[in-house]
Amino acid sequence: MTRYVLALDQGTTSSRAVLVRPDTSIAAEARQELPQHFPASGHVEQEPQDIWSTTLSCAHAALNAVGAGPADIAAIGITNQRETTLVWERDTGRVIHRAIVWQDRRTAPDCARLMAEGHGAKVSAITGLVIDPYFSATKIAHILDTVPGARARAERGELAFGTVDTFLLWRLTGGRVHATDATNAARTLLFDIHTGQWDGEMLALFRVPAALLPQVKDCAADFGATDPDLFGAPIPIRGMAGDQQAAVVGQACFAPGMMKSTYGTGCFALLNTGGTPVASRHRLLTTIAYQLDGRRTYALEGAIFIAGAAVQWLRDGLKVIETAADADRLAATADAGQDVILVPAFVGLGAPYWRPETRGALFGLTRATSAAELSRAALESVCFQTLDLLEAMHADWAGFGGGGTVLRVDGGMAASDFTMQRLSDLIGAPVDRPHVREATVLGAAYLAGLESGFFPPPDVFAANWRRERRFEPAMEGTERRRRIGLWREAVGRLLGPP
Ligand SMILES: Nc1ncnc2c1ncn2[C@@H]1O[C@H](COP(=O)(O)OP(=O)(O)O)[C@@H](O)[C@H]1O
Ligand SMILES: O=P(O)(O)OC[C@H](O)CO
Repeated sequence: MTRYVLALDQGTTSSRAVLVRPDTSIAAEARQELPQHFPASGHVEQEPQDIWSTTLSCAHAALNAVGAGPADIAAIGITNQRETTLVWERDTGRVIHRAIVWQDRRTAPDCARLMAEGHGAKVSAITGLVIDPYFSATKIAHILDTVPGARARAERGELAFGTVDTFLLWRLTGGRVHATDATNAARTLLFDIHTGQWDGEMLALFRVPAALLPQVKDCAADFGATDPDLFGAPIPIRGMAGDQQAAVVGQACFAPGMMKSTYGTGCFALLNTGGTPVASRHRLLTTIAYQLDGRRTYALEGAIFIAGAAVQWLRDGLKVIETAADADRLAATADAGQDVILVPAFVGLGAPYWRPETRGALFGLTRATSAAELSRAALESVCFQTLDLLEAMHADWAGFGGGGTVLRVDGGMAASDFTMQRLSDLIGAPVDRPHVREATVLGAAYLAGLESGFFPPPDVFAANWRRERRFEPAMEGTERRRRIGLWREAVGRLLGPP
């Protein structure tokens, strides 16, 4: 009898493996940080071997923690940091360039040129995305253009491209399966989100040979089985989704109008819009929330590049706090008379601004400014950015907010009570934090265990979702408007005239 589903969550700052029981409780968990490399301004890379070895060792550690073997595992579900781009040799599996991470901005000039040539509207219509270095396509072209001989080899079919899900699947199956799922494919700028196919016109525009591409499957599907050498016997792989889409599933946002916001390194708010893709007029992304039985459910997405990363900057860069939790504690003691505002555009600004060249700024500093006001500014910046996204979503889709907006939150930074209260204050709506804050992991597990009946059907799963705490708006209206005005002014000063 299988006892667990094994969820593998390969995130930007850490890899995780979690064993989930049929009642969705967590039996064991292992986590390892992995380094990011910043070789030049705006460049962010990772070693492919770190991505693989941390994932594999976490999987072993989770199994060992409860003495489980392959026979105990019903299936594996993979979820991952999205867009991060790898290209490897099909015959040896050798990766030909370090992974170019989603935050990397090196292809900003290529994107600016494509925009200037007038391709923006067409690209959005087909892919639901904007032309920005964030997505995989220009990263792939960069690798093919800078690694000697790579483009010719790609055209000959000798190389394979994958986002992190595909790379892990390739390694887990011993190089037998080259596949991805619709949610990850939808983040490449190469995928038609309406037809669910790679798009020839986009491949030509971004100069990506079709021979590089993986097969695209549903999120709950047969992705093969692990190489027997890895765990002693094969384990079926049955689930796959990008981490933000997995969190939509884990938070049971199955009905149109429901939304979740995940606060990890970055922040990603996804609003379920049902079976119809909603085109944004406010520079949000249209993406696939999940694809089951060939049917796509769409979402409007707002992507913020710096959320928990601002706390990491306080800890590792400025060294004004020792642990992430210190920021929470200090922010609560900040001087109410100081209006310190951080615009954390460390790697440019994402939605709804999409300004890859912009860099961050702090406003309102005085001699009295201390770590407390900096902490409040860092935490509050995440709330202001979420507010920007929600306002764009309201403007884009009449189906949103009809029954009153409630935001379901998860991710590491959702642990911060200060941030969640301030978020509710600033968006003027309730913020619900679930018992299971590991929504990404839960979603990946759920997808993997769905077909085999290991988990209940979606309606039962949704009914089992439990709130740990609700944060209600408590800030006085005048103060709320004043603070939002300070944020808007700060962003305006940074961006200059439109
Ligand atoms: N108590 C806290 N207060 C504020 N931020 C926190 C807290 N705990 C964790 N974080 C932030 O959450 C992030 C980690 O969240 P996680 O979901 O693990 O991220 P990822 O999946 O991107 O690796 C880190 O950037 C960290 O700074
Ligand atoms: O690793 P996370 O959790 O910050 O998520 C990264 C996103 O998937 C990037 O689009």
